[in-house]
Amino acid sequence: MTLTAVVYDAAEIVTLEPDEENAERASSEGETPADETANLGVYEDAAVAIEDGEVARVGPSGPVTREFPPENAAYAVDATGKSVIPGFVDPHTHALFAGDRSDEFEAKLRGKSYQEILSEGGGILRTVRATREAGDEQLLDDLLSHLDAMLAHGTTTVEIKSGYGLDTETELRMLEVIDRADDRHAVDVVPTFMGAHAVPEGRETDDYVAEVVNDQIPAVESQDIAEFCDVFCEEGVFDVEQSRRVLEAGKDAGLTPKVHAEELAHIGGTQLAADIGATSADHLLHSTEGDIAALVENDVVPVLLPGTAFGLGAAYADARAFLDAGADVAIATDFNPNCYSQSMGFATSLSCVEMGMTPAESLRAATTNAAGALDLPESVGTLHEGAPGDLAILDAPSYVHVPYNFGVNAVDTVLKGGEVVHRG
Ligand SMILES: N=CN[C@@H](CCC(=O)O)C(=O)O
Ligand SMILES: [Zn+2]
Repeated sequence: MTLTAVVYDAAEIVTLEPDEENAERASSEGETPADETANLGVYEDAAVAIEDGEVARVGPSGPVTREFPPENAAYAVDATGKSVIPGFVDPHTHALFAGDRSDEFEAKLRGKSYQEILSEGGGILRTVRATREAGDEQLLDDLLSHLDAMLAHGTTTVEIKSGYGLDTETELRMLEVIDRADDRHAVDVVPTFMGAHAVPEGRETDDYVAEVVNDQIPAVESQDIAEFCDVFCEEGVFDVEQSRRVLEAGKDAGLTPKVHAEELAHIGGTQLAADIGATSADHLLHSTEGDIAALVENDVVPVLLPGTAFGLGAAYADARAFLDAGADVAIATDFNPNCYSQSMGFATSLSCVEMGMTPAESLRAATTNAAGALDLPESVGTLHEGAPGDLAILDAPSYVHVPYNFGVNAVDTVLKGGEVVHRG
């Protein structure tokens, strides 16, 4: 066994595992904030030891450092005055693209809608043109620099979708670049095929759906290069039946379904996600009570994307309705040219201020629940013993500073598998 790292003397370590003693103490004190903190499994004056890339021990600094002396570790980090959280899991991004759409941000500020921009050949279709023209090396370089930004903001696992190719050749090229980035970068990448992201210019929707089903999905299957299949089930894009055809074909090819549902209008994508056994349904700005019940009943993770609502100037998803129904709500950045933020910390700030979540709920949504939206092992997004040694050390005494210090990156140092991969 190799002692990879010991992070010691932290003001606080959040394990995301309920700590029974803490929970009992908090509930006997009857204090809501303490209770919430206890539910996150928080240790004060704490240390975490990582052996062979996995958490071997976490708890009060004294006993942990006696058992695992920092001087024996490849990486010894004095975290005095700092706090430690699991690395963020960002379960919904479109981080691979070419081109720049900052002028559309200005157009939206002047009152133009997302749909108007798309119907004029802008939006996704513009990024498709730029991505088809870009070389693989340029796409890879851009993606690696976005992954650097994510890592610097504490993200250690990210999902990335294809979907700016919209033809077999470019969709495969995107998935290959995503695969290369996963090999090259410390951040773990989960690949999703999203040929059904938009209807290419000049094509009829059913005809394009047939191409996705008959050409693109078999090509993706033969290369074994994606884990999920996603579809933009939206008014004016793919309707429920077209989306179902894509997701069924994906399932037959071993790709687990995900659905972009009820982002701009309510057309039934959430119910489709529940019926088809999707791992997650994402966006959900217009979901109904019935939709929420269907997700909970079918164990579909709701992935809320507050940055998208912020960028669109739209009403936010009703996070409280999902939480009160017992859903394991996840949040994501939705990083893409229309939602230009790589920061899960900013997503937690918006979740608290605009969606009524508590800091504890937003941290859970950005770590362990986000791992659930990607079918990752239960230990991912926690610092439970046996979990991957993926963590962010905050330049702040408590995890609450992540949403509290809005617009500023609270992350100081990041460890992936116990190795220091970013220093602030
Ligand atoms: N809504 C569909 N897809 C993306 C936006 C992609 C784009 O505008 O380039 C999303 O999830 O927000
Ligand atoms: Zn998306």
